Amino acid sequence: MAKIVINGGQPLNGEVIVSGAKNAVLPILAACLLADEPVTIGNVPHLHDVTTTMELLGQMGVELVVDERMRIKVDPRAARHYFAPYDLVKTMRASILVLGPLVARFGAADVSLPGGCAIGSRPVDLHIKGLQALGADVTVENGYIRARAKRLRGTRINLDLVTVTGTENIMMAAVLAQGTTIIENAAQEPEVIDLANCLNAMGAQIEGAGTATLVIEGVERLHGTDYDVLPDRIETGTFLVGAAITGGRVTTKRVRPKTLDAVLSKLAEAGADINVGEDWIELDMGGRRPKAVNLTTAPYPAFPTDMQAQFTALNCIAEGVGVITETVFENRFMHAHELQRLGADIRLEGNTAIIKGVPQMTGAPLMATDLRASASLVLAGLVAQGDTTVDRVYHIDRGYENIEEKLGSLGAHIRRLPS
Ligand SMILES: CC(=O)N[C@H]1[C@@H](OP(=O)(O)OP(=O)(O)OC[C@H]2O[C@@H](n3ccc(=O)[nH]c3=O)[C@H](O)[C@@H]2O)O[C@H](CO)[C@@H](O)[C@@H]1O
Ligand SMILES: C=C(OP(=O)(O)O)C(=O)O
Repeated sequence: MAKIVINGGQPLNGEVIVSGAKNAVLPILAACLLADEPVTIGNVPHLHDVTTTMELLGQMGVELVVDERMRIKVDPRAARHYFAPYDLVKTMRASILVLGPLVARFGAADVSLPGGCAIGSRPVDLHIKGLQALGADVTVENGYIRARAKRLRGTRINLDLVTVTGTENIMMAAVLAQGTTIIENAAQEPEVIDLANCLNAMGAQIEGAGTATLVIEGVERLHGTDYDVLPDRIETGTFLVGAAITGGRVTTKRVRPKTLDAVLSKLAEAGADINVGEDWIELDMGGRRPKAVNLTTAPYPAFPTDMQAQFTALNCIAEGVGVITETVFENRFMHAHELQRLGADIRLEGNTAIIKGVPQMTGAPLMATDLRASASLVLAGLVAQGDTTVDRVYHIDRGYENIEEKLGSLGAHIRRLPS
């Protein structure tokens, strides 16, 4: 298995271009199933999850062509199959995003249950309830969600809790339903807005994206479009934490600063000087040691769970004690045990980590357990003295494009050891 080796101690310095958002491109690729013409998607990040989604759509008969600029032309006209097999779904939970589009477009979907993963049990009951409310007949048999429907009918759906892919699945199903669907307690994440914008560009009629109430007027068909995916706020935040943890100065380019309000305010609290332009963010730590921060994760616009592990790493070498509470996933502190191997002082109490900053950590061999945990281990490796080796980096390749090249261009001593 490939590993990443980091020799810590170099402050990050320079500019880095941020890629398109993983959590926007995956639902947008799935949404192409709804169209009856080709859709072209731009600013696509080169990620393992994108390849998996392309493979999944390809198996359904969708034709996909990627050009040299990573624009993907998705032609759903030849799609025939509505089966998402366990072998693909188990490698990427976001495969569940084909469920809504398949039911809406073909009246049938057989999609493997995604199952739990390292960060929690992650059920999909609300996706299923939403589709049932729209009139689909849904059963779970032999590990597969089997959904059948004639034309879906618009209705009012109040989600018991805020779910990002749940909102997206129901929204995608509702765009071709007969009549009006109202989704209450909807997720307000920027990636949900991006999906709604793309669907509207395809002819859908969705209002309220970015608020807790979505109103979707069903239409007869969706046509083709050309759409650029929004920049990845989690990749952006990860590079900014990289600058803060190493005492460096980094400008992230081609970003959407407004999508990072909660993250930037915590970085400012940690003592960073931050300048923001229309599509760039500069963070200057001026060689200072960060101050520990307290934070609680929650759905957007609150602090994102996908940045929790990176801030846990930041607190490990900060001045003072930081308390981090995770409220979105029940088991998202696997990185804490690995960070302790570098000399971090972390105490776990249920869903809270109490982190007492140490002046210096020392490199060690580490094991990545999930995507953002891997990112936090790489960040910690940037400041730990000596070599840190992060094993199982396939997790990081799910969500970070060329991580070692991008960090290397900022001055990090980082390299990949092939398997
Ligand atoms: C591909 C993608 O966009 N992934 C993101 C998405 O994941 P994902 O959409 O899977 O996360 P959700 O927003 O659905 O999960 C939020 C919480 O709701 C629970 N839940 C969810 C659905 C359901 O039917 N029943 C249920 O109980 C989950 O177990 C979790 O505790 O949002 C998460 C929360 O911001 C992010 O960490 C992920 O990066
Ligand atoms: C948890 C994440 O992704 P996914 O929902 O695809 O597992 C993530 O991006 O941190």
